Amino acid sequence: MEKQIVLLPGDGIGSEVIQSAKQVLDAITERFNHTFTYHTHDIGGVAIDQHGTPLPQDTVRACEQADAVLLGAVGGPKWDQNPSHLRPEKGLLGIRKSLGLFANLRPIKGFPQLLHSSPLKHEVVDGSDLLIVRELTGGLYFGKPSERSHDGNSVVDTLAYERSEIERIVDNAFKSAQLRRKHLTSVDKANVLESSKLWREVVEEKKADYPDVTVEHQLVDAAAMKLITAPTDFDVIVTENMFGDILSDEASVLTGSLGMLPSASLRDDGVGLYEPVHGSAPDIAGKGVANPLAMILSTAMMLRHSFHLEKEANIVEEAVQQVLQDGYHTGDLDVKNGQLVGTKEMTRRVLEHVTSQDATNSIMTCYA
Ligand SMILES: NC(=O)c1ccc[n+]([C@@H]2O[C@H](COP(=O)([O-])OP(=O)(O)OC[C@H]3O[C@@H](n4cnc5c(N)ncnc54)[C@H](O)[C@@H]3O)[C@@H](O)[C@H]2O)c1
Ligand SMILES: CC(C)[C@H](C(=O)O)[C@@H](O)C(=O)O
Ligand SMILES: [Mg+2]
Repeated sequence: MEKQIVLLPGDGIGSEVIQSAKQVLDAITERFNHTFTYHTHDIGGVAIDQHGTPLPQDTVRACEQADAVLLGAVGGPKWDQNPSHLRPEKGLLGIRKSLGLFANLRPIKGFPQLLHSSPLKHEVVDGSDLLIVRELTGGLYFGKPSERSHDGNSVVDTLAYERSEIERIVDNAFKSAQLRRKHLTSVDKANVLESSKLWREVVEEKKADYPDVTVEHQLVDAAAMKLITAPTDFDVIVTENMFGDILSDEASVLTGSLGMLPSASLRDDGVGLYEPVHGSAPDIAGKGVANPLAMILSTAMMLRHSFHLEKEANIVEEAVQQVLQDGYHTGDLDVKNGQLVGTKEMTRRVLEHVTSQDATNSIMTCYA
């Protein structure tokens, strides 16, 4: 199989973990005789420094022409005081929007080997396996107006949704639920927000099209509490952009670390951008200690969702599981009697399994 892949390392640990992803892909191409061609482009803070903009046209064009995009992370203190249009995060939002990647899948699976890494009780975390389907191109992040008054004392952000935008993400979540345990929790703030009332209305209307899926509505404040007190009650969560952002970082606690959470940002034709849920982690950037597993698991999602290489995706996920089984962990994970390793050594351990083992089951099932 021949594929064109754009790599967007970005900032901080982004450039460290994307190296791990590339090495894993190299091992896969060698083993299965695929030809993946890489095109590296700037985004975020490095793009501001190099080109004066967080999202150069050249980067957008390359992503539009690619079969898939892998992104590390953007942002960092160096650019925190920049005006809004010159913030690294604008580059990330811009590429999601310009590629039309409205469906962000964030699978959260507690690996059994990491049960002790979570600050939550084992019996609460054990068996957690949920998928957050986050709407990614609407809501507060993109609503207009979003500005500050001339005197600096008034601000406005707008939470706007079209019915069609809600319909397509809700359809996507119902379909994911059909391929999993067939339970959908729609999270909103319908006791206060107009946007949430329409959201709930759409979910209620769509229910009839998916009679095999049970549906529940939860208010976001209660959902935030239940996510860490009864995580195994959840199968698929569908929610708007900002609620999904917050809940997914919270859910990472179930897995032991934010460094374990992969994601896929998709549109309906399978084009996708794959990135870890975590950010550029300025506190550990450049030290060689970042956990590369979220990025590696995102690469597995790319193999599955954009290239339909199910076996290869399973092998990568199984390799991650195996490495954890062997007791290797980076500093963000607390593993009893384990062996602490850095980014490169962790990646090397994953590669050993990618080149040698076979696997048949998906560990991070989202949908087929
Ligand atoms: N997708 C993205 O590019 C993305 C996502 C979130 C935040 N950000 C940006 O990243 C910058 C830093 O944000 P933040 O500190 O709030 O969030 P962060 O996710 O970068 O870090 C939060 C904490 O988790 C740790 N952490 C995150 N990923 C890790 C990994 N792979 N291995 C080990 N530890 C890891 C960090 O060290 C830090 O203590 C900000 O500029 C923010 O806007 C970018
Ligand atoms: C960096 C930021 C714009 C981004 C978001 O809020 O979407 C990040 O937190 C994420 O979760 O991907
Ligand atoms: Mg986030």
